[in-house]
Amino acid sequence: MHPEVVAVTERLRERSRVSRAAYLVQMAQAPAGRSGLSCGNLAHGMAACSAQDKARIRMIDEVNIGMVSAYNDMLSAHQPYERYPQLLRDYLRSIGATGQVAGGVPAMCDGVTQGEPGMELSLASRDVIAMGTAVALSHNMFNGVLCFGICDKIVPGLLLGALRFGHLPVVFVPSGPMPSGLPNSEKVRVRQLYAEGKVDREQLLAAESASYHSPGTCTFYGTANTNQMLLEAMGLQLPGASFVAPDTPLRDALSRAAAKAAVTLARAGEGSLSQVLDERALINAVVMLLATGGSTNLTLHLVAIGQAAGLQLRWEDMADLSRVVPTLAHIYPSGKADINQFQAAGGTAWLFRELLTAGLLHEDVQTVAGAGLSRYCQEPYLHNGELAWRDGPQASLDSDVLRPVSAPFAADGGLRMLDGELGRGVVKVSAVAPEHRQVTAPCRVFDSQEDFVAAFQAGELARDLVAVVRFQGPAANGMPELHRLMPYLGALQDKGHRVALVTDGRLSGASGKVPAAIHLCPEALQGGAISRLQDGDVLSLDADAGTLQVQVEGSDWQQREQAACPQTVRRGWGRELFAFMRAQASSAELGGCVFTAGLHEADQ
Ligand SMILES: O=C(O)[C@H](O)[C@@H](O)[C@H](O)[C@H](O)COP(=O)(O)O
Ligand code: SF4
Repeated sequence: MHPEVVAVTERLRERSRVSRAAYLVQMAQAPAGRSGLSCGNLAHGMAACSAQDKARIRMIDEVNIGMVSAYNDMLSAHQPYERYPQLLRDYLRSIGATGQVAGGVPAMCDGVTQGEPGMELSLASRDVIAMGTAVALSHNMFNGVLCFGICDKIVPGLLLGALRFGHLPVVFVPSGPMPSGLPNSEKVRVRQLYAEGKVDREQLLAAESASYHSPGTCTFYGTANTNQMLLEAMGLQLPGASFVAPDTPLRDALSRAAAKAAVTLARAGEGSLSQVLDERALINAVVMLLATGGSTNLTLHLVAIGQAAGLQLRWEDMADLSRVVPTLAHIYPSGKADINQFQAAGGTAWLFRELLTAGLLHEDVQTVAGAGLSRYCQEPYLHNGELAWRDGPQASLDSDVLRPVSAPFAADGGLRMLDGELGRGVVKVSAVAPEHRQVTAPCRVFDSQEDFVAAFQAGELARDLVAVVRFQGPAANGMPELHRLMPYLGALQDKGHRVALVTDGRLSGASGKVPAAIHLCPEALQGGAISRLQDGDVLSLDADAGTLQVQVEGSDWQQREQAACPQTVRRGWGRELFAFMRAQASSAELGGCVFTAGLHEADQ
């Protein structure tokens, strides 16, 4: 094992000693399941079942699997889940078990709400999904869990909720990426032309619809596909299951195998979620995030997930690992290839082999596929119609997409952690061309995305520019993604201006190209130094070095007033229902979560 990976893991284990012990004690005291229910409870729980299923559910030692589903027609990635309950209920019956939908959880498509007020509910929806998962599993009818979820906040939310039932085995069941459509770089080119008024709405819609065109996950390497990669790294999804196309025989075989895995683990009393997701699994997720240039949103979600498991992960852990984990994959926005081309180039099987061989991943872990992460060096296929696994390719099949540890795209991971006058934040380096990573320019300060767009459209921004967009943190407006600003900033960059974004908000996993210092803590609404910036202040962002400096005289800077938040009341699109969550959310550095702080403080 690489000494730095060992050291960071040990530091995490030590930092988490009390909270992890408290978590494991709670999991050991978990409810007994169906045997603890009254006859009335049980009768209600199986009232709608067939006689055959009722007979089996009554047998307390038989396995009943609870399915938590994030199906809806809004997310192309989740639309295939519509038929999963029936498919897997029938399969579970065929192997002597039963399955019930324990509950549904909401799921937001960030692509539909991107740039809209609805995006202000996005981060909070993760915590709502966590609570919905707890509501589903609180029926206490189950010996194991299947989670149907892929996208941005849904996997983190399902995991946050399921971790409170960590005494059960939990297997995530993906649906797979849609076939490749219009290349992402072409889609972005048309968007920039539209932002500049050079193509009309009809042409833009044609490009967008050629990119997003059928059921399945969007094929850029955003938060959804990063979630998939990290679920495998944590051993919570079957090996190589992530990027197999939806609605295909192999996909269905993998979904059945996930159900079988949950039953096998439940029958053996092994592989509970609390055993699988330990500090090694969490560190494996961080390593995979870094090696693949994954979504910056996972710097929020992994911290929250860790806390729900009693593990106190910090940004400094990610920063320290980023210095030793090489970037092995270039998938859009960090490269031109999409997730289908990644899989064709060698995919997860090759990536796991490279990272395990280099000692960058913990191999000695529990997974839903059994002990040891080496299983994930294999890829699934159908042999005479039956699901089988074989070793992945011995070498990358496309060095523009996947490179070995011996010759990586970059010697370190794609993430930098900032710590300076404007607080602490995150910079994703891997998606920014080297020539654009240093920007020193006067800033222009905006308190909303709309103000930024208006200034661009008024022609006020055509210069070297650090765009500061503040009051975008969890407490201010729910920390929406500011991805809609990218076409405008990209157009300025393409014109030769040196541009950067500085914000206490966040970006999409699909955001790239423009250097951005994001997740700044403390946020403006809570007195963060970003609230003291004024138009014309010169800021210097060095994404490579991970530094963000304010070139303002010290005395002047200290005497600066904090700007007041222009709009503290967020109404419409249901935002008023989430006011209490904005008031309780932790800082971005602690995951921007409403319930993780103090989850495992020792009982008073
Ligand atoms: O974090 C993410 O990966 C994004 O939230 C992603 O899920 C979102 O849908 C993108 O905004 C879509 O990309 P476009 O908006 O560029 O289509
Ligand atoms: S990847 Fe993003 S845009 Fe695509 S379905 Fe998921 S949430 Fe929606």
